[in-house]
Order: sequence, then C-alpha cells, then structure tokens
Amino acid sequence: MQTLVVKYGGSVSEEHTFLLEEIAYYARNDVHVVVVHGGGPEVTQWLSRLGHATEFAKGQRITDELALQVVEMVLSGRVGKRIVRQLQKYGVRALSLCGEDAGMVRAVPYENGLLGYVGQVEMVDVRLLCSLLADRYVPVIAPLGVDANGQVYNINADFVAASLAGALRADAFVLATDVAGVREHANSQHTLEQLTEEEAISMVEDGRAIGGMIPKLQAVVHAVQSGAKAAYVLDGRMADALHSVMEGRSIGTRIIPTGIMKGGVEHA
Ligand SMILES: Nc1ncnc2c1ncn2[C@@H]1O[C@H](COP(=O)(O)OP(=O)(O)O)[C@@H](O)[C@H]1O
Ligand SMILES: CC(=O)N[C@@H](CCC(=O)OP(=O)(O)O)C(=O)O
Repeated sequence: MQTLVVKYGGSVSEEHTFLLEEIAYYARNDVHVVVVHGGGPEVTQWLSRLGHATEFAKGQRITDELALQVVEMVLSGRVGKRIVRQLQKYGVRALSLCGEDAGMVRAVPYENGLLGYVGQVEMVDVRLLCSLLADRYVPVIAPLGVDANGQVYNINADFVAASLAGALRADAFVLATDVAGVREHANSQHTLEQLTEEEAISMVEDGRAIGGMIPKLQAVVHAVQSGAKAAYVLDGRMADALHSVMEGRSIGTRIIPTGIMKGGVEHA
C-alpha cells in the first residue's frame, strides 16, 4: 500500500478544489493519505481584525500569546474542519486532529524561544495515524505540538508534514503551494525540475530562497533524510498535480534523496 503525505498550504485557497478531489480519489483507491494543513494567511487576517500586527522571520510567524491562541482556534477549528467537510463531500471519511492529539508531535521551543511560542519538532509518534490509515480514514492534521510540560507551540506546517512523512516512510511527500515549484531565485521565472538535498540547502543559505520557501526547502530535505522516498514542491491550485506525482510525470520541483536519481513514485 502506498503512503502519500500532502501539505496543503494556506496559500491554496478554498476555490481551488482539485487537490482535495485528487486526495480523495487516491484515498478511495487504496492509497494511505495524510493531509497536514497550513492556514497562515487566515491566521494573519484574524490577527489583523484583532488589531494585532504580524511579523515573520525566515518564513516563520513570530508568535506571542495572542497569536498562539488565534493559531490554535483558526487552524484546529476553522481550517481543519473545512478541509474535512470538503473531503467528506468527495466520499472519504476524514477527521481533523492536531499535533497535540495522542502525543503525535512533541515540540521544543524553536531556537530557544527566539520566535516566542514557535516550536520545532522534537519527535513524532505516528501510531495513531497508522491505526487511522489502516481503518481507511484520512487524517487532517493542524501544525501544533506540545512539550513535556504541556505547553503548546505553533509549528510551521511544512516541518510537521515533513516529520510525519519521514516517520511514515511516505512514498511521496508533496508540499502544495501557490507557485509552480522552486524557482532559481525568488524573482526568477524559471522553475527547477529537480533539486538535490545539497542544492536545496545551499538555496536557503545563499538567499535564493526567501520567506515561505525557506521552511519548505528545509522541510523537504528533512523529509527525504528521515525516510520519505521522494518530495515535491508544486502548485496545489493546478489540476492533475497529484495524478502527475503518482504517475511519475514531471511536475513542480522534485527533491531527490542524495544518490537516487529516478523519476516518479514506485508502484508496488
Ligand atoms: N526560490 C523561490 N522559488 C519559489 N518561490 C519562492 C522562492 N523564494 C521565495 N518564494 C516564495 O515562497 C512562497 C511560498 O511560500 P508560502 O507563501 O509560505 O506558501 P504556503 O502558504 O503554501 O506555505 C511563494 O509564493 C514565493 O513568493
Ligand atoms: C511558526 C509558523 O510559521 N507557523 C505557521 C503555521 C501555519 C502554516 O504553516 O501555514 P502556511 O502553510 O499556510 O504558511 C503560521 O503561524 O502561519
């Protein structure tokens, strides 16, 4: 049975339904699918309604107490449930959880609390996910985690998705966003078809990737280093994006584990 982990970016808005339709298609056709969602733009909107300014550092939200509360409410509540409703409309049994549930995501403060209540993944426990997948549920996960003392943290969804993809030994890890893939540099028109782990790291270090692309590149590297067989950054608003991944057609940017240069998802 193949396993697919899809990070559904907040930049892929509700009106783009292809991705969720394709997720449901594979879930109905014997693929284990886990969805991890973002929702950053919606969190920013709610914070601004509350008169609260938003600041990002290296693609991550600087998170004070109010921002943390809004992240919890918006992601675990509104965004997660909306995705569940949509998936159920497409005929699969979906349920929304967050990284806190069943100790799924254990977090520690990101760089010793540099960004407030931003966490980084310390470890993941995928036992609940495995049971749910075996029972044909589609888990939809909000990117929160807790530490040993029960403190909750806001974690960038790319990182949560990557850690789960690695632990589940995903056949494909897909980061769905609002650009065609990783471009040569932030302002370039040229999307790279493939990237090695080393190239992805150097793009972060030398500034060719900025803002939201920084956590994505770090995440895909982590995913392939921790067990995912292939990782993609692609445009989640496009029809057939997942079909292309699953059928081995060229799509977005494929990050290849060092030493493995081959195309597509292997079919069992
Ligand atoms: N080298 C690059 N290639 C592609 N996109 C880049 C690059 N550097 C920065 N970006 C930016 O990263 C954004 C994607 O990150 P983000 O907005 O956080 O998406 P999401 O909400 O899906 O996580 C793109 O819209 C683009 O503006
Ligand atoms: C620490 C951090 O940056 N957390 C993110 C979590 C949501 C997210 O990752 O949303 P997107 O995938 O839509 O960007 C945030 O607060 O925006």
